[in-house]
Amino acid sequence: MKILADQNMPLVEQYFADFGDVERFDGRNLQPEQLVGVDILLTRSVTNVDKALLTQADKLKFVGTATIGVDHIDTELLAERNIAFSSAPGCNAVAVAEYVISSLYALSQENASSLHGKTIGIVGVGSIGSCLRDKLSLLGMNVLLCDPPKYEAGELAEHIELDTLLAKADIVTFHVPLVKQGPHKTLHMLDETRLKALKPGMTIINASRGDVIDNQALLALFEQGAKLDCVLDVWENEPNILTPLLDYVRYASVHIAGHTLEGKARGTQILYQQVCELEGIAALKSLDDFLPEPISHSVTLGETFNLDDIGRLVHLIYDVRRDDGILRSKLASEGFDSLRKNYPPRREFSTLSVAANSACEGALAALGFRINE
Ligand SMILES: NC(=O)c1ccc[n+]([C@@H]2O[C@H](COP(=O)([O-])OP(=O)(O)OC[C@H]3O[C@@H](n4cnc5c(N)ncnc54)[C@H](O)[C@@H]3O)[C@@H](O)[C@H]2O)c1
Ligand SMILES: O=C(O)[C@H](O)[C@H](O)COP(=O)(O)O
Repeated sequence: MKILADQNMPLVEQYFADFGDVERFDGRNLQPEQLVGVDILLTRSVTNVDKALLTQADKLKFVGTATIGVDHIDTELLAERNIAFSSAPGCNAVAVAEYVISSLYALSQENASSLHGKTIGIVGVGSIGSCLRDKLSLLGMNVLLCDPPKYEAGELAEHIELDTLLAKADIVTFHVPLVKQGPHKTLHMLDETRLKALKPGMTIINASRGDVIDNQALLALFEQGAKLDCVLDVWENEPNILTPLLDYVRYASVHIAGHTLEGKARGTQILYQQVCELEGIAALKSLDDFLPEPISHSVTLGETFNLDDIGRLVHLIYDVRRDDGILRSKLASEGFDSLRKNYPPRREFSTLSVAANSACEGALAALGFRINE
């Protein structure tokens, strides 16, 4: 079998070599002729898999994207052509939730304001949104949820409309797929009108897709003096982002919210499991076979460590300001895609085992740290 995989997808050789020859491609520049004779195509979010790309795909039987988002894939076309497809649902949900939590603690430190008692609105309550809901509720935040598709399907008990959520929340974080049309369209769901209605001092976090916020309208609002704390991991028109926005955004990153080693590796593993199923063989390889040792294993917290100190522990594992610094210092010289490709290793909270006092144990466990018995 011939397997064609994005050059930035980790562990493909380790997982797939038993199936056949693995060749790599540049995700933004895959050409139709490269698909001649290919059985399995493994992509990330930067490759549009559409009619034009598949014109010469004569043997393709499986397309996999090691991502949660599928807005770059024409799934109807794949179904029509009887090509099996899988994304990697949930693969980096924990990583994105940890990106948001790291941002919240960084803002709370820099603004000298506690997260306790703050109201956060989560827009999109799927894998990421529900993971965040569970963690933030245990940190003493009031959580509001907005997810019309889930609510209408009877899968979500609480739900408030987006405009009500925006009016009530101190912080709003977006975790929706990019949907370009229809009743639950998310393209520019934060448009000029909604942006203008935001209360001064609000925090807006977008780690979903750049097009969910109208970036030009956001820039215009900032230029008119709006006071918002904005955290952007995703941008309209990546990799050619609207750089003047950087002057106003508190933390900015190059679409890496999901890029923990675990999150990326889980994406490859899920596709491996799908291909094993397609081929009718047992999936024997697992993530633990491949992940490196974390740089720190365990920490013992003193009796005086309290809930207000949790941010320091979060930032020991991941501080979003590292990634903000990388973007600001290197975007002009290296470019957006190169910064993504060379993203420094980042681990998840679960790599740290914590001996904690009883006052903090519950909150730390909820955040995902391992608690020493
Ligand atoms: N920045 C990153 O690195 C990164 C990483 C992973 C995922 N993402 C993005 O985040 C998105 C969400 O990921 P997920 O795993 O939670 O997906 P998911 O499919 O599990 O959940 C998405 C939720 O959004 C809801 N939704 C759809 N339209 C909506 C609307 N108009 N208003 C409110 N809710 C709506 C859906 O009903 C669903 O519950 C992905 O589609 C992807 O685009 C970004
Ligand atoms: O949808 C996703 O899973 C994320 O946006 C994903 O982390 C994007 O990263 P990429 O595939 O471009 O490396």
